[in-house]
Amino acid sequence: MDALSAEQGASPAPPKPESLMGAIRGRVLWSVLGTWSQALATTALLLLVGAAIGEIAAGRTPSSGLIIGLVAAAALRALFAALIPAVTIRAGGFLEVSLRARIYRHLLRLGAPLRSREQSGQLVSTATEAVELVATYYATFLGPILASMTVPVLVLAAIALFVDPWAALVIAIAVPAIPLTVGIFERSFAKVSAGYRDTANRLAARFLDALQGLSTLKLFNQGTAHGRTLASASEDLRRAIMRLLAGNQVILFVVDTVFSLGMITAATVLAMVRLDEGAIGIGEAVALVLLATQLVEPLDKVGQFFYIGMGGSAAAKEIKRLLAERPSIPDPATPAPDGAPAEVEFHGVSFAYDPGSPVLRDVSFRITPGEKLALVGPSGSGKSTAAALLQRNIAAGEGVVSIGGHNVTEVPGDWVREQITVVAQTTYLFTGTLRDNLRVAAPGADDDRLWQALRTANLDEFVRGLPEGLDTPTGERGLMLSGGQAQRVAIARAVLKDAPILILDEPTSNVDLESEAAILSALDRLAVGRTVLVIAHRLATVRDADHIVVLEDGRVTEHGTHDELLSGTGHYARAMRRTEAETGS
Ligand SMILES: Nc1ncnc2c1ncn2[C@@H]1O[C@H](COP(=O)(O)OP(=O)(O)OP(=O)(O)O)[C@@H](O)[C@H]1O
Repeated sequence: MDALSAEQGASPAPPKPESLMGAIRGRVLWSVLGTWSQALATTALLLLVGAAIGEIAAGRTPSSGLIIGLVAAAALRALFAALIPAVTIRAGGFLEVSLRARIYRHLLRLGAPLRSREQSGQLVSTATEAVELVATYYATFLGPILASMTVPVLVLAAIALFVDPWAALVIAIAVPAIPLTVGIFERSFAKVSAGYRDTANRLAARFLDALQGLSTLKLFNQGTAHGRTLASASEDLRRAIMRLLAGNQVILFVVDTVFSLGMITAATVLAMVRLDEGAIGIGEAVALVLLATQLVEPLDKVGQFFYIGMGGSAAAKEIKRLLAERPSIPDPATPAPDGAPAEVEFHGVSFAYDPGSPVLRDVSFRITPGEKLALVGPSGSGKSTAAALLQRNIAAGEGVVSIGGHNVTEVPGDWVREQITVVAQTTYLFTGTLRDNLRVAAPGADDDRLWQALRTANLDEFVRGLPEGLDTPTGERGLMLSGGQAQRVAIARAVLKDAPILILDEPTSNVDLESEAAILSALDRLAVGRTVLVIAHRLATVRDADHIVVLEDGRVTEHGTHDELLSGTGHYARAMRRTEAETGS
């Protein structure tokens, strides 16, 4: 791991991720302006109501100017009340889409080869539920709450200017308690909301696990038992939500009783005292009480704080954590080499997933362009790990893995991926058509090229027999291909990608003998002119390799051709004799 950490130490510090709200900053500003404007219109309306009542109390008819002002303020207030949600809801939708695209791009950059299934489930939950919470938080909540925290200042100014400066001064002493209370509650409930997100993620992970393992669970009749585990994870989530709601209710109770009732009672008493002193008239006294209701407006937002604010801020932390993850192998600033020969070399390579338990130890071999090298050895000896190192999914702790003389960790990852094509044990078919699935490997390929690739893969006759041919739907609700057919789609993709290095990671391990023959002949055609690394359990498939490397417990214990190794007494000769005895050949 030393080489990797040294390399990471040398790379420039990762750029600070831009804020999650960046994409909608302008729209949030509009919602703040909208909220202020709405507050101004409401304040004007309440002052005018006070003035009108004052006129009526004095036995006068309110002037037509006052009536027009009242109607205009009410209309403006209604207009802003309708506009703000229109801006915030659109901003939320926009932020959801842009955040999901950002997470997806980030995951592509990170690569996900070492993510466990649990982490995959959590990722799904982050990219769906957490993004929704964050979008609602930033778009429909943050703007209005920021505005609402400042609106009391506007209202106090209006009271001071148009009603009574003394009353404004007395009320101003109580107003800072509102943002202070919100801040205290935010801190004390941060743990509860983070716990809620963790529980939601755990449930998503369990659910994905159950879905992926559904047939295994059914096979072992464990469906009901696993259902109980899921139900218990669901129950944990219900409890976490209840804790959040209980917190919300406590706050609503305290805040509503203490602040709302307190503020309105205080304003009423103040209004009566000042009226009694003759400092203000009846209209101003009414306006003072009405305006006090505006002052407690932020408390409504405190109520929403728990659903949207607390859930949203915990989800924002979760997304920021994900976006702060850096690829385990950073891309160097050097340009991609051009025209490197397709030579693969492992030189003194060691690797450990967990420090202290090496999986590969001092492994060296070379495959010159156009040659085929087979890695064989018992299960767990490190064969797939070697293939992962060559693909640059992981980095060697010691030694160098190189392509055409370039250390794979010192060249851009895209370049390495362009050099290599892989036919693995299983093949993933995306939801779409067969054509889409083939074009994954060569987006610009026309149908002639696709048919040619299918011919090389021994799959053209099968596809021609399908009523919809290349347009046949695949994936979850489409055509179910057999394991052997799916492997031949993988071979056709490899033909289309036409990379100089081919990794065959036990591509026939999951197929029947008949499919194996069709796959092996297709692979022979695919291998022509390429540098090939074969990973194999079944020794019959590696006889024709130019070199065979035997790995045992992460070390190279034998190295030679089939005939050379067979004449010895090592693992290969023993395994080959066992295979021959079993098959009678
Ligand atoms: N992502 C991982 N994290 C931790 N350990 C791992 C990981 N992948 C593989 N290992 C461990 O590394 C060792 C080598 O695994 P690897 O898959 O390379 O062996 P293999 O020879 O390809 O085995 P098989 O023939 O069964 O596929 C095993 O002990 C395995 O448990």
